[in-house]
Amino acid sequence: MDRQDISSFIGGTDLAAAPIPTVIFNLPKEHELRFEVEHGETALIKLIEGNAEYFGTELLLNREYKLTGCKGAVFTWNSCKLEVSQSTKAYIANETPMMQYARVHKIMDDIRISCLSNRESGPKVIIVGPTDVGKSSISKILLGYSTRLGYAPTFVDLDPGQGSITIPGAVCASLVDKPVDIEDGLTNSLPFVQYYGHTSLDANPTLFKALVSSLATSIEKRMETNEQARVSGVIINTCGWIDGLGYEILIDSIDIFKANLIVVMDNDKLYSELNKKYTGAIKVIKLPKSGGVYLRSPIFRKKTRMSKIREYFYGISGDLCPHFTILDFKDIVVLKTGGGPAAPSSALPIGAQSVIDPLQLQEVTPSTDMIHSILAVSYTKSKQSILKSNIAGFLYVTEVNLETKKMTVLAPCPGLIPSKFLLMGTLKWLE
Ligand SMILES: Nc1ncnc2c1ncn2[C@@H]1O[C@H](COP(=O)(O)OP(=O)(O)OP(=O)(O)O)[C@@H](O)[C@H]1O
Repeated sequence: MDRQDISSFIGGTDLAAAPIPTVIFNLPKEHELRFEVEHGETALIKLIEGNAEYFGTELLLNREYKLTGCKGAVFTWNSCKLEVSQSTKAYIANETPMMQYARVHKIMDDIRISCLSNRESGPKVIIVGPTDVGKSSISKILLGYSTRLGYAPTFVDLDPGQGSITIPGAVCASLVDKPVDIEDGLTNSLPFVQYYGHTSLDANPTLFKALVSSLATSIEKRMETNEQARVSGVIINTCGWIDGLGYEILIDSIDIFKANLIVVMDNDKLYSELNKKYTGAIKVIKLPKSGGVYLRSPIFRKKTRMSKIREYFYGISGDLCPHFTILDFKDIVVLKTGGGPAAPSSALPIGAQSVIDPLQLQEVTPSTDMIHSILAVSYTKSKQSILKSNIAGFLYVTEVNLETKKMTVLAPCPGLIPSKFLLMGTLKWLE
């Protein structure tokens, strides 16, 4: 690894008109430029020669990309020249696991070719491993390579702590037919969203599992009726909790989705356990973590979560215009899952503990405790099917007036909400 000297500096005395000073990086074949951009700062990156990709998405020649609050790498298979804003912390790395990652793509492609001649499903890849090993990054790379070949895989995000498809707290799936946008991420896709309402799996593991099952059923149905979806397959990203209950949830997810390719990132113990457990048609592969993967502090993660919610309402570059809407308590039904009343002990066998049903829906009376909460608006027309229904969008509660019995919410668009059923969890947006 070496940090390249500044090879070009553009400046001037007229500060208002001064172009942003840049640095040129020459990347030899199979090298990458790794960089980090703090929240509130912007990096400018332009490909001025050769070919390069950002987590599987090709950079257009001479197009300036603006990136904020992120850490990442631009990789080249051949060689390239990049122009980068001078203030960006960046260095060139010559050792990357990209060749091994590309082999996973090749295995996926072989599965696709073989399933063209039978009725089996295409690759169902699940990426597992501890936190900060590059699971999301390889998911994007595989999506990029698949779409560049004309496939449209379904991407499933089972990490409610991050929110790569929509806001954190959700579990979702989206059909991806073009590489992930370098600046905007996956925001342009039309996802199937279920609201878990929490950022941690241990808040209500039974609910999480129920939502994963519902998601898998919808995807399975789609794959049965849509040839392109069947052959293209599924790429599932998981969260980094791999011990105890986290491991159990992981196994459930692998089984529920009937994964046929398990990619274990950077963990020998998990690889050994899964390799022992899954044999036959299910392939288990171990991959190294890239030396570029950043360890994100809990503060950075929290900031990323909060900025994902801000992006949902205001857009990545602040170009969206959300609306304040007043909702009458009588026109809405706010529900939370897992707060159902405990079964009376007289109804339980002797010695059994009275427990709260984790899937029980409980109506929540609006109160000032709801301020700052993120509520999901369900498409459902009946309370019974709420846990299987798609989410239309999210509302942010800014005010609850107990005298007028009205609450003020921030909504992404004006007008009536599509259903009176709103789901609430523990997710709050604190700017
Ligand atoms: N080669 C690389 N160079 C620079 N940054 C990278 C590289 N690969 C990944 N990163 C960055 O490192 C961070 C962690 O990577 P990623 O999100 O893929 O890990 P993860 O395993 O999915 O994490 P978690 O499960 O904790 O959410 C991200 O900000 C990502 O953009």
